[in-house]
Amino acid sequence: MPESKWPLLPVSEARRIILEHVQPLGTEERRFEDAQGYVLAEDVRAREPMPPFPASAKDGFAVIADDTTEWRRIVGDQFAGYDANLRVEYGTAARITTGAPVPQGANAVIMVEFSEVQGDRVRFTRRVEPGADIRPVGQDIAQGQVVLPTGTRLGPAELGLLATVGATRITVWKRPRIGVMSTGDELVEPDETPGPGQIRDANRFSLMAAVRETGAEALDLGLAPDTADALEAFIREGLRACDAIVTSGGVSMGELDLVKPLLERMGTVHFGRVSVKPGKPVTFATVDGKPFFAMPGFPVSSLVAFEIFARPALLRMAGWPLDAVERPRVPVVLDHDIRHGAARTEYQRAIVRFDRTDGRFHATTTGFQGSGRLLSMVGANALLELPEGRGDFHAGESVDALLIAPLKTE
Ligand SMILES: Nc1nc2c(c(=O)[nH]1)N[C@H]1C(S)=C(S)[C@@H](COP(=O)(O)OP(=O)(O)OC[C@H]3O[C@@H](n4cnc5c(N)ncnc54)[C@H](O)[C@@H]3O)O[C@H]1N2
Ligand code: MOO
Repeated sequence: MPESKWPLLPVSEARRIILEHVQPLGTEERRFEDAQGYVLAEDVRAREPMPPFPASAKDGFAVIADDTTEWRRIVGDQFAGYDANLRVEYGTAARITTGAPVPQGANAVIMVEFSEVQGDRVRFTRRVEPGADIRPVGQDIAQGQVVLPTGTRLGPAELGLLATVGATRITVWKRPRIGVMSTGDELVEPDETPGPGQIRDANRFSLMAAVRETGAEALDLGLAPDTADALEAFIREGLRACDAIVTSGGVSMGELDLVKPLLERMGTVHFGRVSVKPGKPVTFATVDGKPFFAMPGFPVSSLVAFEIFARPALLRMAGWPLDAVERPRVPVVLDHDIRHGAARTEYQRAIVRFDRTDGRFHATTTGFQGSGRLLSMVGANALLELPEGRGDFHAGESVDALLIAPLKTE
């Protein structure tokens, strides 16, 4: 009986090998507005404190806290955005708005709700402590503070902080460009009507979307036919334009499963099989120094294998710190029995929700877990990790779940 020549590696070993062979691509300077989703490659410091001056936190009056004068004279208006050069003394107050610099002499702000104005006089229905409703210099950001350390992924709050500290040009890790290709003569484009024995290509589109979800750029390398020469030409073309390649199909034992032998000729195959379900024939190579992820053809196998093996690598290439590339892992209680073969580590697609009554996460699978049934991925927010070495699981048992999308709430 023909046997695959490729040893079956444990999942952890395969992932370790991949992460050993990928590194961040290099850095570039970008305008901060164009850096959303990028990872900082430098510490960003605040040159000035925030707030840069003692600022009012409320609309009202700047006062001296222990002033006991009943009717105080209003010395002027200090609105936000300029310095009115006012001075507050005993017996006086200055009108002030939120965000305005607190005038000299004042040490507290009283909200307008607690004031009564008559002409140029004001009295207050409430006393305040010194410092009330004044944001001291540096309350939010100290001068010289590292506000964003290297390795930070830039999202909404981070872009706002870069703007705040005036870091308009920053050094970030380059975003990887990932080529995605489907292989298989049975495949046609989504707008075509499949002929006898043909099906529409799904994987190129799901894998490009999965690539984009990591923040990387996805390049469509098309549908490669099942001949070694044509496939090689497609791959060479892809390698010229991309930092890494993701393919699907053609990695198992069929006569036309050409990808592994071709990769052996073109570069180094680091592994050709993993003890994982779905995704057993997943293959990882380097060609011209570039990572090459060859996913199995079944649509679920390709997406799950991408999630487990390619995604951490793509994040690493984009500059994510090694300890940040994994999905959150939480223990979940199974709401029903699950059949599981002991031979491979299995990743079952599931919906995980938090149950307020027992304070635990609960998991329900998305139904039939066939490698071709993409519907088992639809709506799933978790992959249940069923370890190799033991069989079926029972309702009420706890297993680890990798969270791949937001949790359901109930
Ligand atoms: N004799 C053996 N046969 C198979 C083994 C094995 O160990 N021995 N492994 C099985 C496992 S596990 C998997 S997973 C598949 C993976 O095979 P390939 O990577 O070679 O994939 P293909 O044969 O090309 O396709 C499998 C299946 O998926 C469909 N497909 C392929 N590409 C696409 C696409 N882009 N969009 C939608 N559907 C696609 C294809 O038509 C096949 O039905 O091998 C088992 N076989
Ligand atoms: O590993 Mo294959 O992905 O079982 O279907």
